[in-house]
Amino acid sequence: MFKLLGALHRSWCSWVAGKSPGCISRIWFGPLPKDSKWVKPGRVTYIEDDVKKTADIVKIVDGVVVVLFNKSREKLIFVRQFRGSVYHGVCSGRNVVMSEGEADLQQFPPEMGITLELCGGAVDKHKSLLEIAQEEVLEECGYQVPTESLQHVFDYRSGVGASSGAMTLFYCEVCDEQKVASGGGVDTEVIQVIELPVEEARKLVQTGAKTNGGPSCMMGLLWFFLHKASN
Ligand SMILES: Nc1ncnc2c1ncn2[C@@H]1O[C@H](COP(=O)(O)OP(=O)(O)O[C@H]2O[C@H](CO)[C@@H](O)[C@H](O)[C@H]2O)[C@@H](O)[C@H]1O
Repeated sequence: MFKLLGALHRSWCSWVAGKSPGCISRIWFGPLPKDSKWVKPGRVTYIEDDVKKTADIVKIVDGVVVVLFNKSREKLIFVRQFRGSVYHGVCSGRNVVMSEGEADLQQFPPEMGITLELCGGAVDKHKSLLEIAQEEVLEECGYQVPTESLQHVFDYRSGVGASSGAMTLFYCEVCDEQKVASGGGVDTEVIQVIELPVEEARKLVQTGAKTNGGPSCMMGLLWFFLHKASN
């Protein structure tokens, strides 16, 4: 299977263009520096029924996620990108020890860490959630939308076992006229924009297709099919 994935990786690297996921030539693992801007590990201790208990936790950055629907072409919009956390999780399996050193890209091709996700991003600036969602729609997917077109769907928490980021899900309908850029992210971000017909996207939740994209993507899609395309 890994040989097949390796071949897929090579062919995938040869057909991507522009800001499609880039060719990853090396991956290695190491411990978390204390000054990480993105995650902060810690321990919560509490007494429950007179028993002292602990929870080892990771504080992560809160996020926004947008179910983006292009009404002009009846397509749902997704982003594809390499996620180090997913890559590490997939190739380390159930091993709870943090892997260290060089990853074997033949055995574990980089596309094992590629996700299909809804547009979204970190709440890492002093802006409203609506403004952050609006920015992500433009930066990642290339659509210029007014904040009024972002419908707040619900708030939830991502992962409750060890991390618990506050997430906010929005729904936004766009049309072709609002596509002002190709998207693909900013700075060194390498994000591929994928537009799927509704019925193709429905298969992702019907069959539980593995998108690596995490529960936010599945939950956003389930909401869409329940409230916007229920037949
Ligand atoms: N863990 C990480 N390590 C190093 N650099 C990182 C990083 N997370 C983000 N970045 C950097 O920040 C840039 C912008 O990220 P985004 O705003 O798109 O958030 P992202 O969805 O990646 O993850 C963020 O937003 C999601 C919600 O979508 C949160 O759940 C998640 O904790 C948060 O990191 C990335 O290109 C990367 O350079």
